[in-house]
Amino acid sequence: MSAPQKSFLFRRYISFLKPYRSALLLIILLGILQFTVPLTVPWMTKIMIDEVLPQVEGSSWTLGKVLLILGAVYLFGIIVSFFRQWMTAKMGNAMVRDVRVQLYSHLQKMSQQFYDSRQVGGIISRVLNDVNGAQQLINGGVINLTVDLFLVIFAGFMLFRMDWGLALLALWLLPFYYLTFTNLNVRMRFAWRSVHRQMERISGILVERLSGMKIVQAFNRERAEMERFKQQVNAHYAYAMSANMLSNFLSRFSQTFQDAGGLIIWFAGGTMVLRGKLSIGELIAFQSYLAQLYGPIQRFSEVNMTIQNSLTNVERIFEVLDIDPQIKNKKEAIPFPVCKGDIAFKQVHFTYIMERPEKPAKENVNYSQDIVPKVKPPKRFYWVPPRTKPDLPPVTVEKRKALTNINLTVKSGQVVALVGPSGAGKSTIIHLIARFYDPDEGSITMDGIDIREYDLGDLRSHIAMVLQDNILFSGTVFENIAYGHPNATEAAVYAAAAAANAHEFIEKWDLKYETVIGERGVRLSGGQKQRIAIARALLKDPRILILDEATSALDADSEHLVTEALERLMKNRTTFIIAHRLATVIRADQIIVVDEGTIVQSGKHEQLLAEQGVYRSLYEKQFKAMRPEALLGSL
Ligand SMILES: Nc1ncnc2c1ncn2[C@@H]1O[C@H](COP(=O)(O)OP(=O)(O)OP(=O)(O)O)[C@@H](O)[C@H]1O
Repeated sequence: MSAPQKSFLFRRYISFLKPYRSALLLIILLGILQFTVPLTVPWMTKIMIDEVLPQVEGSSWTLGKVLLILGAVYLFGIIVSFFRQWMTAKMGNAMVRDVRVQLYSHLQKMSQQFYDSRQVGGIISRVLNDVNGAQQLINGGVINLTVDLFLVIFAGFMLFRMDWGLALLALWLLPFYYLTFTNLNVRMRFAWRSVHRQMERISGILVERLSGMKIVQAFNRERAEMERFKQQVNAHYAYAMSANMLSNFLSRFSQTFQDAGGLIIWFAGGTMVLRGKLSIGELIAFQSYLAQLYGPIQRFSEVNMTIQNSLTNVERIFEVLDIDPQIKNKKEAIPFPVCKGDIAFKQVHFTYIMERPEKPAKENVNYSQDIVPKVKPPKRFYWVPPRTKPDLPPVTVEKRKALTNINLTVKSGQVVALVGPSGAGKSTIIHLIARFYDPDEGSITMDGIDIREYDLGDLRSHIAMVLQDNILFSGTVFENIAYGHPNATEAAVYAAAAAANAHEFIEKWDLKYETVIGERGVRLSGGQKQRIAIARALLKDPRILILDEATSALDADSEHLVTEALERLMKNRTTFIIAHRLATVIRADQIIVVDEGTIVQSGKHEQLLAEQGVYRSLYEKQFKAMRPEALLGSL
């Protein structure tokens, strides 16, 4: 734990407020103006009781006059409150919007390794729950504390001015309150960390299970999933209750000190009154200033729960913002506007690195990946509020070597078929080309220059991918095809769809290109999805094409249409294709046979078939079994 972190965290968060500095000042000013009402009303009441109602001779006050002033004061209070609340909401929401934008923009820069190690739901929980929680720091009465601080200073000053001996007597309990606060608060903060981490786990499982509901239902796992969910939310409940309990204790301690302070003053001040050393009026005034001093302290104890809760949300936002994207532009990145399409791998080695939540140190029989272990502060007495940097949940790092010494030279316009058994490393090779990961050793060059030297955006602008499980987003077919090229003309989109053999089936739909597809719309068949993905890639018109051929068999017609579309797409581009069909393999300029992370053979079909190697056995087991009509159709 490093010392300056807590204030640093708060200061960093507050820095999001910078653009709204003047609004914040105005809110505080309006807060001070709001005091006009509680200050004026008792005074007007006194005038009413002492002068108006007894109809004191010579008084210039009349009932109408007093009511008019009171009415004006109330109206002023209403207007000030309205604007204050409006400004607070405006500032809070604007700030939350800015934090979310920054977080999302950062998430888009994160490398695949970041996503490999995390559940999508967990990340969503940071962008939604934690940012919402962080907003409470602004909304939850925290701004009022600034105003309250003025009140405390004013009341403290008045108490000491009236009778410093009595003031000391009233306030000697405050250091005890401070120490209670310091020690309970750190526990509360840790308790909130457990709450938020558990929420992240819930969110992770929830998103996974909701998107895989078909499997849950098909395997009759509803009851078991319900149990798991209940355990998760029960753990969340228990952590939230313990955070609330600590906060409750703290508030009650503050109340106890306040009541005790009042009692002490009644006793000491009362004795002084009895002995004639203090007037009754002075004692009453002293008590009311004391109440003004304790009031904000009590309010702070109540708001503190929100503050600690929100600060742990803020921590979690910065946890993400502080992760440096691993794949990023070099400072002097080379622009790469035109790409020829020559690619070479030189002695490339690659290892996947995965971070997994670590099991608690003590072997806990009840340990489950669904429930985060409770986090607690180190057991000791705290004289000052500790500035804790949140300990990140412990992780174990798993490494899996996926590629060893890959050497490969591909000339512009060539088609390279990657073949090999499952898990051999074919997908890993194509991921490296698009810089989803960087090699541990060796280099990948494009047009003779290491791809890490290029501007990442420029590099990826030359690459298009059509994968097995093509992701289409909620939106119209048109938007999906034009995803990489949002300004594409209608004619260009239609042409891409036609070349991808998709135009015909799209035209059959009532809304044609305006049909909504994806999660909220029409579900597409495997073949249709692929053809739309091909159209999307065609429209991008890339120099380099990365294809992962579908393993799942399409019916003969669809397969023919997809193959035809792919061939149009591959024309005049450097293509890497993870091939599962003999037709593709035979046509390739180079066949690369990958096995256990290394290239074991390379060459043309006949040449490889003649060798006694992995290719031959793959051919025997996989390719030969292909339907002859599909093969003929695509040749
Ligand atoms: N994101 C990842 N994190 C960790 N390990 C991974 C990751 N992706 C793949 N691997 C591992 O790397 C190895 C190579 O996987 P890869 O996906 O490249 O194989 P593949 O040849 O494409 O297999 P398939 O034909 O079954 O898709 C495998 O052992 C796999 O378990």
